[in-house]
Amino acid sequence: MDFESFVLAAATADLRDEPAARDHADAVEFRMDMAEEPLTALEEYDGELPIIATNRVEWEGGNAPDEEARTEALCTAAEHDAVEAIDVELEAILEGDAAYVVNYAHDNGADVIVSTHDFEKTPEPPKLRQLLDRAAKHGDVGKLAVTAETIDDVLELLAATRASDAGGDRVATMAMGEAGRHSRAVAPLYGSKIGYAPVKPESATAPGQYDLATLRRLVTDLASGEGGPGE
Ligand SMILES: O=C1C[C@@](O)(C(=O)O)C[C@@H](O)[C@@H]1O
Repeated sequence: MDFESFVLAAATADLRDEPAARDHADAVEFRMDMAEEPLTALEEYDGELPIIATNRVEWEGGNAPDEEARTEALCTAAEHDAVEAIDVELEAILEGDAAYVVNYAHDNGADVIVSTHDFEKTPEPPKLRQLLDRAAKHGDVGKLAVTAETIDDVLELLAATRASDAGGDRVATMAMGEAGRHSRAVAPLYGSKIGYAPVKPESATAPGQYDLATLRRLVTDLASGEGGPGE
């Protein structure tokens, strides 16, 4: 998957949802950590949309225990043709042993999104820049999801997004929570290359997500001219 232009990922724990996402999404984010039998589901997948495989670890807001089986499952996912990208947490690379997953995915033709989440706050601007820098260095896309308490938090996230994008890094950013919701629509204008929305609105995978059709419409409407994020 090339993340040169904006990718709208429909997040789900059930790959059978894929037909419902086709009209609006560019990819499916398969939340393996929230699925019953994720590897079986991947084998049975015959959908059209490419898959981003995420197996989010518990300490980063997911359901997957921090065991070797988690990173091994990500590797197995990367072997599938339909899996065009996997998502690995920055912390698991820096503090754990997940660096091998990045190499394994690349060897199997999958891109890597290196992600970092703050479920409590929006860090100060220098920290935002540092996190994005590090994530982009380790992955094909560096992703930063923070929690906004005020619209000023969103402004700082957008500024960091813009700076990374202008500096040539490929990044994806979003501010979680109510105050941050609009960031999901506007961040693509500042260089964010991935947006997430649930296939089923009742099964949001993060606070403040728009439903899929709404995010697609907002991003498309806000995109200005050729090459804009919704193109
Ligand atoms: O990392 C992200 C971003 C996200 O947390 C969001 O805020 O939309 C949703 C997750 O499913 C995804 O893995």
